Amino acid sequence: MTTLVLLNSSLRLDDNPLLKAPAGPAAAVVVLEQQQCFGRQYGLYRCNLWRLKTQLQAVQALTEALAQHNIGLIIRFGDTRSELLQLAEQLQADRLLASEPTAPEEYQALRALTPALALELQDNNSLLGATLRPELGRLPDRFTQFRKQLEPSLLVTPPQRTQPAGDWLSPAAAATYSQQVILQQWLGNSVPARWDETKALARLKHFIWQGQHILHYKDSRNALIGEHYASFFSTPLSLGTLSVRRCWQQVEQFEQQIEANESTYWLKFELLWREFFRWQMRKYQARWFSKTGISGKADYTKPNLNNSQQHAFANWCAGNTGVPFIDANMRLLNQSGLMSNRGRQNVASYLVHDLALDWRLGAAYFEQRLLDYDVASNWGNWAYIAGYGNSEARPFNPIKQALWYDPDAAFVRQLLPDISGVGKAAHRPAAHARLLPQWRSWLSEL
Ligand SMILES: Cc1cc2nc3c(=O)[nH]c(=O)nc-3n(C[C@H](O)[C@H](O)[C@H](O)COP(=O)(O)OP(=O)(O)OC[C@H]3O[C@@H](n4cnc5c(N)ncnc54)[C@H](O)[C@@H]3O)c2cc1C
Repeated sequence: MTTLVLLNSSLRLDDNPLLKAPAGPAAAVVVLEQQQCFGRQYGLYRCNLWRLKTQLQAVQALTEALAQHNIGLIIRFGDTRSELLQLAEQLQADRLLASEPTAPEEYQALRALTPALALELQDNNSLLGATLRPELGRLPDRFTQFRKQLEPSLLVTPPQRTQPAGDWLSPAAAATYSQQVILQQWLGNSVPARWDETKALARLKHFIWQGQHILHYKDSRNALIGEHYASFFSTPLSLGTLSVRRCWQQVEQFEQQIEANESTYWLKFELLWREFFRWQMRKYQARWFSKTGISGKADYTKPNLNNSQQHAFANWCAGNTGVPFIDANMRLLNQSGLMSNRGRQNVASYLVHDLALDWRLGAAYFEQRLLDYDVASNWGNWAYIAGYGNSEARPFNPIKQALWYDPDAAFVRQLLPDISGVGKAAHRPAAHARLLPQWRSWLSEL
């Protein structure tokens, strides 16, 4: 009998144990889940064409890379469970091997395949896979506790150079089961790939070794725009074109061979934040989508906005709140699919605390727009700032933050060319802009 090997969120050859020879014949598959591509939540699309294309480019690159090893990749689009069951019947498969997800909907889809298929999950996208796997019941709910427990003895499993081997369905045979046409229809020929495996590994090499930007990471990571102030590993990590164990290993090798400083440590510190949210998502599952997050009584009622709130939400999404620092960050997100961590914290706080809107709407809008959308990092960070996750509420003063992180207003002026204010005055909010009363005294600084 055949093994189906599902490569969703592991769209790479490097450090991909799913590609090690499974016992007996095997077929490599990617399923583009219809709900995640075209579904809606709270009236918002869950994805946009840009992220979809980025994902398809990564799938296309993987198809080509696997073909070099005479391995075919079957591409399907639809409901994951139905697609895999149909394929299992066509190929007489009795086993499914897949990367372990974090999202409850993905676990559900995979578990629903049993008993038709024997399911084996491998955690290929976490630092704490295999023997380091934490016990969810005892997982600390505070990051500092989580990190302090881990750090003294953290030996991340080294990444492996995958040498695909085994009895795989060939590219020609895979094509007969594949909806490959999706790639041509949705991608066309014109779009250059941005985050496929080759680009991801090149970025890793450049950020750490060639440019040695890692040496200033702690000082530059709070910048708002630029190419090297932070790693930009998030998109390939979320697509699975980059292995987090490879990132960790490269940082440690750099520390051993070139230099270890606060910045090199801080990159690992941030990767531990990612890790924390992954395990938190697995621990509390659907609770992350409750209005009350992981605190209090679960409340899955949908956000319900009156007219004025709808207006405020639409303005926030479009970058029209009247607070330049917030608007510039939102316009950057809408234009590029990305936003700095500093920007994300501020716009999230503004939606939750200044506009007093349901945090889940902000998380849903980020889900739609972000190129690096990751279910655990996104919903975990949003709940964190709203005070329904792993922290008390964290309101940010957008005026103070603007003055600190964009002192000469170069960032807001770049994104909002109509701004006329000079120097700090460029940060002055419009008369109609909403601000929490406690921030208003800061207006005199502008
Ligand atoms: C409201 C909000 C929503 C967010 N949504 C996402 C999301 O959907 N996907 C996503 O990958 N990150 C998300 N983040 C976390 C963080 O903003 C991004 O990971 C980071 O900005 C990506 O840029 P980078 O790769 O250059 O990060 P770097 O600063 O270079 O950090 C290196 C890596 O560490 C991890 N990391 C850094 N900060 C965080 C963090 N706060 N939480 C979790 N992991 C972190 C990421 O994997 C990142 O690639 C969100 C943060 C906030 C405040």
